[in-house]
Amino acid sequence: MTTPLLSLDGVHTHIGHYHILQGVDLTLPRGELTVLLGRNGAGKTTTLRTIINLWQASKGRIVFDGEDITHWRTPRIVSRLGVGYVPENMGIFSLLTVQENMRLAAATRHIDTSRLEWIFGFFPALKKFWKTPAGLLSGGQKQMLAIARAIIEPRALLIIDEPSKGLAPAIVKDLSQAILELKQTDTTILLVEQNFGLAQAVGDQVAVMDDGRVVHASSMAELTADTPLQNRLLGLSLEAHA
Ligand SMILES: Nc1ncnc2c1ncn2[C@@H]1O[C@H](COP(=O)(O)OP(=O)(O)OP(=O)(O)O)[C@@H](O)[C@H]1O
Repeated sequence: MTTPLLSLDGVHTHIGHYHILQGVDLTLPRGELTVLLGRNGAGKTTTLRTIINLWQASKGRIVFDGEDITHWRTPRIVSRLGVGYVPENMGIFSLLTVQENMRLAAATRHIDTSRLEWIFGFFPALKKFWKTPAGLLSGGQKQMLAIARAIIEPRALLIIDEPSKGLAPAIVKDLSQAILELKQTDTTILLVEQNFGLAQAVGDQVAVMDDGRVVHASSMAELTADTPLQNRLLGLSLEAHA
């Protein structure tokens, strides 16, 4: 078995006085898409933020490609390792055009034309609204812009926090198609998702969190085939979103 691209080993995170992550163990196999599931408040976003050190792990180890990055600063993680992060609030600039948003996302402020054409292939709305202020885009289009910004340059790891949140089912389907296209590249993806339909459609691996820990990790196929396990782990809170 090849070494995983990223692993978290007994990671704890405190936010102020609160002990949020309580020993997270998580392994991301290279080139695969891992979905992180779990009820509201389970610690999914905190896990993502801890990986890129927006929250500092108070205990445990985070290893990327064999290197201990637990105490690396965020800009170093992002630029040196090639990690793209799409936060839940998407982090786009409403008053700037789609084009300006994309240019700002590129480290050199230069957009590679062939890469842009590749992105337009699965996010055609971005081509259509290239000169439009991002604030005027629909929720789904904004989400697509946020993902496009994160992949404007090749990434070893792409981290996406709940992209389907608040989107209509038809748009979630488009999003799912786009994520499947993205999977054709070498990028390893960590996706937080509460929509189990989307999670099943795109996930290779799955980890389920509860109370600041990973309580289940397996292939998505294994979880999909085991309805009692799904019910036990995911319960009604997730099925309601499927
Ligand atoms: N800045 C903060 N200050 C205090 N507590 C926080 C802060 N951010 C998160 N928490 C708490 O940490 C716990 C985990 O939150 P987190 O956002 O990681 O959960 P989540 O699984 O992503 O939930 P959701 O699905 O609702 O986004 C929650 O109880 C939350 O209230």
